[in-house]
Amino acid sequence: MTSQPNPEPHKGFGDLGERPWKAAGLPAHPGADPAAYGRSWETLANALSGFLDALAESVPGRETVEALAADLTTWSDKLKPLASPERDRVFGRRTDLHGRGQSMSPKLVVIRSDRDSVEGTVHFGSYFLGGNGAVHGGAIPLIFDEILGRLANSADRPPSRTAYLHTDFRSITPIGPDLSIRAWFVSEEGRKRILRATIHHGDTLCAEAEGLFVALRPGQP
Ligand SMILES: CCCCCCCCCCCCCC(=O)SCCNC(=O)CCNC(=O)[C@H](O)C(C)(C)COP(=O)(O)OP(=O)(O)OC[C@H]1O[C@@H](n2cnc3c(N)ncnc32)[C@H](O)[C@@H]1OP(=O)(O)O
Repeated sequence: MTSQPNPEPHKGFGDLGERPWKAAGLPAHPGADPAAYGRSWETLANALSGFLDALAESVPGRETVEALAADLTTWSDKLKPLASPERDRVFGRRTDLHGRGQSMSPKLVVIRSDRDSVEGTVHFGSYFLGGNGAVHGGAIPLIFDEILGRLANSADRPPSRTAYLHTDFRSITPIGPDLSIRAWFVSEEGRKRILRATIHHGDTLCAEAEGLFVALRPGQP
């Protein structure tokens, strides 16, 4: 089956992760409930990403490095006793926020989505630098897996996992500017979903990817 973009917007792109709990008859977990933190978690995630970029760019003196390490250790010690099972966590589970409230991958800003495609922007900060102003070659599949994985599992589809993710690096992906990112379904047959994605800087194709996502059987982790 070849899917054509549906002009009707839908809310399926962001809802990955809630359904397994719903299907099991469990209450929504705090991480899936936007009301639990309001905008404060978004502010935290932005601050964390901003911090990582600032750290990556800076050349601090030794005193600053020692003070920063001490501050970070203080915060780790405060957070460790609050560790919770995966399904109760907030980090990466705020699918109502651009970037899911996490800092592991760059923030994906969705501009338009429908059942079979999604378009948006992505911006790689200095934290994702490989060298010479180019994004690290491992960070690019990371954002492809993010956009393809979320689209593959969107709407009413049962959860799937990435079986393969093939990335072609067509030209450097620059650190700094907002880049256009697009993903779409190529086919959906049985348990197998094939999707493709591109990243452009203006008219320049930076990278493209194809992923196979295989729907999980009941009980499959
Ligand atoms: C609130 C919470 C929010 C959370 C938000 C999170 C958002 C995160 C967004 C990011 C999310 C990102 C998501 C992630 O990153 S998921 C993490 C990365 N992926 C994994 O860890 C997956 C590991 N692998 C597996 O679990 C299994 O191998 C899977 C499940 C994939 C398939 O094993 P399974 O035993 O179930 O199936 P099967 O082996 O019978 O295969 C079935 C069919 O598929 C074909 N096939 C399989 N593999 C390949 C291959 N490599 N090339 C070509 N074909 C392949 C195979 O030939 C067969 O075809 P056919 O013979 O039927 O024609």
